[in-house]
Amino acid sequence: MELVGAFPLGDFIPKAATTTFALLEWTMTELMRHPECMKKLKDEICSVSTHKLYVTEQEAEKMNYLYLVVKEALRLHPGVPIAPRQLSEDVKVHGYDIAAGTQVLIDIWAIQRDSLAWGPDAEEFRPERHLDMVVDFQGQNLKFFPFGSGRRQCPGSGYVVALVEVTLSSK
Ligand code: HEM
Repeated sequence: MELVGAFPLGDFIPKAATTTFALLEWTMTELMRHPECMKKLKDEICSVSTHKLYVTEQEAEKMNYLYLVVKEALRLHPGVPIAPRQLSEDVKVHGYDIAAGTQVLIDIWAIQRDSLAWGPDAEEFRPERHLDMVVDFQGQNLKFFPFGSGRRQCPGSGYVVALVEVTLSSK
């Protein structure tokens, strides 16, 4: 099924700053709920960073566990939970005919918590699950695409991940 063209985004896509703060808050929430992850992350920050109060972007890039933590927070709490699209041609999906021009909503939130894709612990915050998965933020794998996929995917993803990583790991 080829999906092209988005709706006018205004009504659907929350503001960039809101989604970024939401990601920061959800990541901190999950770390408080999971002290073992918090400890692992603190150990990594102390072992990599040479500064006392802040972490540089170059240092954050070396923190592998930090990356897994942010990825897992984006899996469970995608700031933009649905991606709107309009069908460019008639398609049949699971026996249903859908006409060209139909507007559809792709439920990123539900897909990223689907136990068929993520296993029985899909609802659990477990950053280590991403160790076995070579899936980045580019929307190539449709079980993990917090920044959307294709031509209309989020142009702010690199900035957001760097910003959240540096903010989270600094005092
Ligand atoms: C955690 C933070 C963010 C999340 C989860 C997020 C997610 C998304 C998603 C899912 C889309 C729709 C993609 C699609 O339809 O395939 C989108 C679109 C967009 N995002 Fe973000 N975003 C975030 C932050 C930002 C930031 C910080 C900026 C700008 C600096 C930004 C700029 C945009 C723009 C301009 C679009 C529309 C792209 C287009 O329609 O061609 N986003 N974002």
